Amino acid sequence: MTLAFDNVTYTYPGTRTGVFDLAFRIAPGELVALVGASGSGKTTALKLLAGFVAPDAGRIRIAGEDVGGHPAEARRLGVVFQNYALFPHLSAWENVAFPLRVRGLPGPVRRAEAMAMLERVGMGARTGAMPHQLSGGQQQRVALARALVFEPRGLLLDEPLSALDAALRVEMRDEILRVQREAGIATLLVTHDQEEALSLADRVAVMREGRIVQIGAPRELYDAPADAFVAGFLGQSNLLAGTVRQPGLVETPIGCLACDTGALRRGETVTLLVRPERIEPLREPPEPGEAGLFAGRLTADRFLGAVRRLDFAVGSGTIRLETHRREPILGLRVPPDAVRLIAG
Ligand SMILES: Nc1ncnc2c1ncn2[C@@H]1O[C@H](COP(=O)(O)OP(=O)(O)OP(=O)(O)O)[C@@H](O)[C@H]1O
Repeated sequence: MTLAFDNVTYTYPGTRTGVFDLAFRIAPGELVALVGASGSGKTTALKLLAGFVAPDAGRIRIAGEDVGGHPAEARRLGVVFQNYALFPHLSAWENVAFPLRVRGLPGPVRRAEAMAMLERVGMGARTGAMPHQLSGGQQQRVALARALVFEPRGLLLDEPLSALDAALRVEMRDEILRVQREAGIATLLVTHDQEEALSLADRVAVMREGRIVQIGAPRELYDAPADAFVAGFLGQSNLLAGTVRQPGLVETPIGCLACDTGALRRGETVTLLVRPERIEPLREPPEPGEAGLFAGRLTADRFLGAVRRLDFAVGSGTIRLETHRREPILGLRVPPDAVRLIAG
């Protein structure tokens, strides 16, 4: 079933903060991630969909129906929060069976369905365990099973993995995606973690001050961010202020860069985005004046395992590159097709 925000605005009483004119839909089986700085309105959007707060303007629709007047429990959405919120005095299967009890299903059916759902999330061997006997990742699986057991019309995930350690987070990402795909359910994920958003979501919406600045497929946002804010928010980026010198050539603090300047005219100012992994490391210092090649002074060299992240002082600017190479890097090349013009 489709979940939809139709031009939804909500401000907290007595304040000017909230969310403004949210307009997007989540198709059945689709996962949309909301990302943005702390306070940008992600959780507020989720609360509107869940029915914890009601819009001041616009409509929330589930499967086409305006659910504005429906209380949270009548919306039939599965919700998973960061802190699992399992009932401590109920075993894993009793936790999962709880929503079925609320809905009045008979005991044997509740038990059978809870067991089957725990099996699906990889917890078939621990159905009788109490929450305190389970690890964080296992508790989160139980919470996911509880959110899905009553065949909800949509799934809402609010920072579901942020309490887990890094390795478990990556494992649980795959798990969530598998279960969500199997259930074919429209899902809204709120996360701080850009890698989580990029790897899980069909579409990512970047929020800023209560508004969606850009929404699109992860690759689209990464490769063609609408502006410097989105570029800086998703992944590492070099943002260079530039002035068009002639068609195809922009002057920047690190020197002149060749790139597609489109319809821009000489003298116009632009912001250039160059992703660090698109810059080519050179093992030999370049000859002075060679176009697109730069010598620089290494100011930081961070070993991150799979890659090294290097900062170079070049001209009056700095530039960051990422490489898997281990040898000394004595210069860099900025290929013209690695440079993208964006709004400042
Ligand atoms: N109950 C409330 N009363 C008044 N203002 C609130 C309330 N809850 C949130 N806000 C404000 O609304 C704005 C959006 O908050 P929200 O919790 O949606 O942000 P968020 O993007 O989820 O942040 P975080 O990543 O820190 O959870 C913030 O400025 C916040 O201070």
